[in-house]
Amino acid sequence: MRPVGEVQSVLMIGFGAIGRHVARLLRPEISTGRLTLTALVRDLGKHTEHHGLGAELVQVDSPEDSRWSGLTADVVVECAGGPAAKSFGPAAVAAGIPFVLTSVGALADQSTRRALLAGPGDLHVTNGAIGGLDVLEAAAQAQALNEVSITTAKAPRGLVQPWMNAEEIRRLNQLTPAAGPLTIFTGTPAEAIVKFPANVNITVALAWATRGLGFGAVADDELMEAALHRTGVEIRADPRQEDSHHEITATGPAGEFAFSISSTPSPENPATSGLTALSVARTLRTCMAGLRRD
Ligand SMILES: NC(=O)C1=CN([C@@H]2O[C@H](COP(=O)(O)OP(=O)(O)OC[C@H]3O[C@@H](n4cnc5c(N)ncnc54)[C@H](O)[C@@H]3O)[C@@H](O)[C@H]2O)C=CC1
Ligand SMILES: O=C([O-])CC(=O)C(=O)O
Repeated sequence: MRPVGEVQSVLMIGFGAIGRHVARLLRPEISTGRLTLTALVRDLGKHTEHHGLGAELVQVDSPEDSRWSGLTADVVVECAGGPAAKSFGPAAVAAGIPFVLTSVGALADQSTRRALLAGPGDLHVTNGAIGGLDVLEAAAQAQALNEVSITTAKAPRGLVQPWMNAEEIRRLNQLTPAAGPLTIFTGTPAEAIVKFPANVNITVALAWATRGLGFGAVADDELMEAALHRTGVEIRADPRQEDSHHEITATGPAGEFAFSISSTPSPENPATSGLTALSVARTLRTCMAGLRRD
């Protein structure tokens, strides 16, 4: 991999629900020739119906694949999940290419976090399925937040995990609207992302935004470690829930803040908020504006 500089080219890792939604959102740039989009997929055969979205699809498994080193891009964006973020992210950053992280939970893993912060490529953490983070980041940088917490409520079927036993899965699947929401986890983002890797990237994004003011990668790393253990997380399975619902609260000398986000699910993945792709497209556009040399 090497950076190109002037050409607005985006390399996307993964072309699932979020990746395809982002491609549709970038249509204004793609259709006017201002942007080229290449998406890395693991199996081209599974994407025969996805060629009309303006992306060139390339089969590459990992950064160890020889085809990876032949690729060029101005920005790499990950839309593929934690394992892909942990392998492709450090490779892009080490090659000096800005990297947009969607599977923000990867930042909970210390060695990945250090690699992503090591540069020379810049790390861009998308807000994903939540918002209000500019306010909380501002307050946290002034050391004016004491408590930060997030409660996430989703339809039960999207919360089933491979480690759950048969009884836990049955309980989730048989929840009725009359029973109301069931709290299935309370703890920290550090614990939550291990148990629910594709459901609570937002809790790690909240920790990242409220880590406080660090000067340099070492400080950012240490502040993030503390934030991952300080932020409160509650996950609820709510059978009345069609949308994904997130409640963020924060208090401190800066004031009291509350954000309530109900996002229409992704049309292709009911467990993912549709807002995620919108946020990723915005983060990408911010990166590209920074790269433009006109
Ligand atoms: N920050 C946020 O708010 C959110 C983040 N996410 C993250 O985004 C990820 C993707 O979400 P969806 O698009 O809904 O999932 P999805 O399952 O629809 O799509 C993921 C795609 O990536 C592909 N993939 C996986 N590893 C790959 C690799 N090494 N190379 C190329 N392709 C690879 C899969 O085959 C699949 O097609 C989730 O796993 C989660 O980590 C999801 C929701 C919200
Ligand atoms: O899409 C959402 O509502 C949140 C999500 O899955 C995540 O943060 O991983």
